[in-house]
Amino acid sequence: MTRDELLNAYPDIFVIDHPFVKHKLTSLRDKNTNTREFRMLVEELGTLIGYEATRDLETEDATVETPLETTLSPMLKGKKLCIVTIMRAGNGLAEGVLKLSPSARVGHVGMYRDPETKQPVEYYLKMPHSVDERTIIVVDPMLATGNSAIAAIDKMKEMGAKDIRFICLFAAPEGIEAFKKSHPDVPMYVGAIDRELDEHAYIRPGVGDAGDRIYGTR
Ligand SMILES: O=P(O)(O)OC[C@H]1O[C@H](OP(=O)(O)OP(=O)(O)O)[C@H](O)[C@@H]1O
Ligand SMILES: O=c1cc[nH]c(=O)[nH]1
Ligand SMILES: [Mg+2]
Repeated sequence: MTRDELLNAYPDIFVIDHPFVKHKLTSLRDKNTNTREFRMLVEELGTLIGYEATRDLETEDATVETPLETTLSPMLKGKKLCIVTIMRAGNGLAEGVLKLSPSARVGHVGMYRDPETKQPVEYYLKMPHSVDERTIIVVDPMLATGNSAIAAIDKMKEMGAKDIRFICLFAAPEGIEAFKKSHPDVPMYVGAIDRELDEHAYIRPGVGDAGDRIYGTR
């Protein structure tokens, strides 16, 4: 499916086309952006996209005493947040989302993509308790084939999660289609939908290997 067909077919795919987001995504694409800048930009984008991805969280009025009077004013209510990072590259994004809600719990799913099969290999899993009672925000900068995100969300659902949303910075149309076939109930908050996957299943034009660029490996 093309980008427009995907957006028409799935109204819960949100492309965050704010000028700050666009500008920072372009800086990430630049091969001359160094490790320090890359890591900072990923974190900033985590905050900006996380802000949109939590727009529908419920609030309720609380009584508060200002220096002048007592008033009712809204505060977050309801389910607790859990941010789930797909390591490694998700960690930088998770830090940015955590800025919005520093007391959120954090889950870690360690996965790397086998270069031959393009299937994710899981090497770590640690989640907080009561996953079923939380709003789960799964984060990974890259959605290429979609296999890693699909597998991570499979895990969340096996553990009882019911309220899940997904944030990424760059997505390939192929990955979005696969993701939505597997998890039609999970809204997606995306920085940019890129053109295609190449023969190594890298996103084009993309940013290259996000994990390597965040951590300066390779
Ligand atoms: O949609 P997919 O085809 O599954 O590809 C995307 C995955 O690949 C990257 O991780 P990578 O395997 O490079 O691990 P890393 O984060 O440790 O670099 C990226 O951060 C995603 O997790
Ligand atoms: O383009 C891609 C695809 C998978 N993982 C990345 O980091 N980049
Ligand atoms: Mg990588």
